[in-house]
Amino acid sequence: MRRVVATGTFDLLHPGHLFYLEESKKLGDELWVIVARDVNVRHKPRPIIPQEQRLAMVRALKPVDHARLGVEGDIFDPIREIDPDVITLGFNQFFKEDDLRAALKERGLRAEVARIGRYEGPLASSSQIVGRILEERAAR
Ligand SMILES: Cc1cc2nc3c(=O)[nH]c(=O)nc-3n(C[C@H](O)[C@H](O)[C@H](O)COP(=O)(O)O)c2cc1C
Ligand SMILES: Nc1ncnc2c1ncn2[C@@H]1O[C@H](COP(=O)(O)OP(=O)(O)OP(=O)(O)O)[C@@H](O)[C@H]1O
Repeated sequence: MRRVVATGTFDLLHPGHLFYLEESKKLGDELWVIVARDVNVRHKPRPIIPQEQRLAMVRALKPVDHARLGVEGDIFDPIREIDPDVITLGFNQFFKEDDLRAALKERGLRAEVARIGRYEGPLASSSQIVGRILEERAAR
């Protein structure tokens, strides 16, 4: 059984998220998703949707076998527990593949790292959706 781990914030779901999760699932038999905790989203504005609600929506998606919230502290703790064969990074995730590979190796974790490509489509970005809502509603 080849386990794949995908990660992300998933604030306001869109087809880009579905593409990322479907492509991740293709790399193994079982897809686990680690959803970022609200307090850990510091690289962009705090999520609009609370973490439990983001988790519930991700869990309901077809390619997802297991979904859980990440931890607040050491992000490698859930990886130790799940022990995946592959960790996928989305096209715009700030982690660099080589840095993540080195961090895994340092901790004796065996997962490979794969980067998933971009889904091109209108409004396939949470921040674009928020921007569009603000524009449309402000224009009324
Ligand atoms: C291997 C790995 C493990 C992660 N584990 C956690 C975690 O335990 N808790 C958490 O809040 N975020 C965790 N994250 C980070 C987020 O899920 C997400 O990748 C990060 O916030 C970037 O989010 P974005 O691509 O949605 O902007 C992890 C990321 C990676 C790559
Ligand atoms: N258009 C897309 N194509 C492929 N993967 C995507 C796309 N949009 C998001 N993803 C991936 O889905 C995962 C979760 O993404 P995230 O929650 O950061 O959404 P986002 O739409 O990229 O957010 P933001 O627009 O605020 O940066 C990440 O791995 C990200 O790379």
